[in-house]
Amino acid sequence: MAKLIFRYGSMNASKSANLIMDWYNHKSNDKSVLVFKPVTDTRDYGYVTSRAIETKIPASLITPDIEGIMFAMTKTFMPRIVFVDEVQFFTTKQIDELSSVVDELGVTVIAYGLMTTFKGELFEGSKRLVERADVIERIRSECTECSNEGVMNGRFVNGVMQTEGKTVVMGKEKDEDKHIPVYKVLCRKCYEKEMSK
Ligand SMILES: Nc1ncnc2c1ncn2[C@@H]1O[C@H](COP(=O)(O)OP(=O)(O)O)[C@@H](O)[C@H]1O
Ligand SMILES: Cc1cn([C@H]2C[C@H](O)[C@@H](COP(=O)(O)O)O2)c(=O)[nH]c1=O
Repeated sequence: MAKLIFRYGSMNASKSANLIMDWYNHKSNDKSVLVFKPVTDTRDYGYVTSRAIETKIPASLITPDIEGIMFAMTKTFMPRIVFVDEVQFFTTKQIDELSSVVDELGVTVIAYGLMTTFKGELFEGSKRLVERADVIERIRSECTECSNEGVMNGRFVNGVMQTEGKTVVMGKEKDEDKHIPVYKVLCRKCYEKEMSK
């Protein structure tokens, strides 16, 4: 039976690496796949890129203004699996479209993404997935400051953790350009410690 699967984790949890490994596995078994990504991710545009395994694979970029495009493409190509990366940036409507891919076309969708924003609140796409997914799996990661589970994504500008700002701001891992925020994976305790500074 086809399923809607949500695999979530913090930043740097190797979500894209997992997607790419799954993709290779299906490809090498001669199974057709489609890969979708929201256009919102301006870091890597039309590729799913993993920094962990230094590999990238092409993906179809999806804009919110063309409704039904993922459903139409899946109906045309009828792949065995549909992969989605950065699924947190999809709208509620787009997640419902992915549900229709599963329920009406019988194609399994495996979607990777973040659960929460830098404020610790659910992203729109992730919220809908929590409400609708058949399977929700966590990809684990460690806090960058201690050995606790990394569950928060802190956004830092000039070393200061941000508590206000736009939901979507592309990030980077190192602090060489002062205008681009750095994201840090933190446990709840270290996140609260930064909040109280
Ligand atoms: N040059 C690099 N820049 C950033 N991360 C790197 C680099 N080399 C290896 N990594 C590791 O890659 C991992 C991120 O892998 P990736 O598949 O891109 O994760 P995600 O999709 O969850 O952000 C991190 O654990 C990070 O430590
Ligand atoms: C927490 C948070 C993240 N983002 C951005 C930052 C990155 O560009 C992507 C996530 O990439 P990854 O593959 O998980 O490393 O999302 C954002 O825009 N807003 C946020 O609150």
